[in-house]
Amino acid sequence: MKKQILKIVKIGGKLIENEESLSAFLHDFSQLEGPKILVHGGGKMATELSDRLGFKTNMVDGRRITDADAMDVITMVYAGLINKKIVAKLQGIKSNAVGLCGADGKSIISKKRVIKEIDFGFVGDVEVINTKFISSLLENDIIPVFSAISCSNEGELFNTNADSVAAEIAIAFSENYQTELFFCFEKNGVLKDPLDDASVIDLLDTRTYQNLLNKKIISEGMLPKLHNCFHALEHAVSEVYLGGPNLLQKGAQHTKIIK
Ligand SMILES: Nc1ncnc2c1ncn2[C@@H]1O[C@H](COP(=O)(O)OP(=O)(O)O)[C@@H](O)[C@H]1O
Ligand SMILES: CC(=O)N[C@@H](CCC(=O)OP(=O)(O)O)C(=O)O
Repeated sequence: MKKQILKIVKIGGKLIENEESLSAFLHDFSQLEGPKILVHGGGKMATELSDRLGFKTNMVDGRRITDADAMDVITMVYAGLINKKIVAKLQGIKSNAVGLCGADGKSIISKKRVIKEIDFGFVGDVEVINTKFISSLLENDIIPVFSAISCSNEGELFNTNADSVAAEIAIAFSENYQTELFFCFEKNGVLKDPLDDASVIDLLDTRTYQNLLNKKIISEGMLPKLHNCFHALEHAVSEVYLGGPNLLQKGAQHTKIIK
């Protein structure tokens, strides 16, 4: 039997800040047919608030070193301000949504990220997605809206890269759905030349990806993003796209990730 399509859409932090572009994006998102899940970042806003509070931000390979102060800031910014704003805007355009972090309904369980030479602090890698709980929302036509915060089995909140959250949700649902994963960010796709916004690569396969990595053409937040794209394809996600704020519109320029 053919599986139903489930769309998982991730919106990056730089697109969230502008009210107009956020509203336009949410309008496109609400028009998508069938079950859908939204995951949002917010890294830029968290960094700005940290600056205002006098806390230094330290990113390593696109991931935030998250000490106790940073964890407080990101909980307020991701699970609070941004998440509630998005859910309210969706309600305003008659799309029923519920805002979640991984602790809610035990929806995203993670374990502290352990990398020998780097202590990331309160950063978690996803271990379990509670598809049963999330499905109960989808079955009731409620759109789950996830922030980039997960929860350990011991009840600790962890910061988890939003691209990883989206990819892990897509992977977990691939058993029961045909999953399509969309990453919306500042650029119209992966650039062959990071300084030339017109150099979007239409189709990106593993070989070209390795080539770009070797030449250091992929950097910062693009590192976890593309790692997650290929990780998702390797784990039964059907289709993966990267593009700009208009990605969900028909005919929008994008990069399609292929094996
Ligand atoms: N080859 C590349 N193609 C596109 N963007 C790149 C590339 N290399 C680095 N980048 C940078 O990575 C950014 C995307 O990562 P990030 O800011 O973490 O995304 P998000 O908006 O999803 O949080 C782009 O806006 C761009 O500045
Ligand atoms: C561990 C880690 O790095 N978490 C990310 C989560 C937010 C995020 O991914 O936001 P964008 O999608 O807007 O970059 C962070 O705190 O920046």
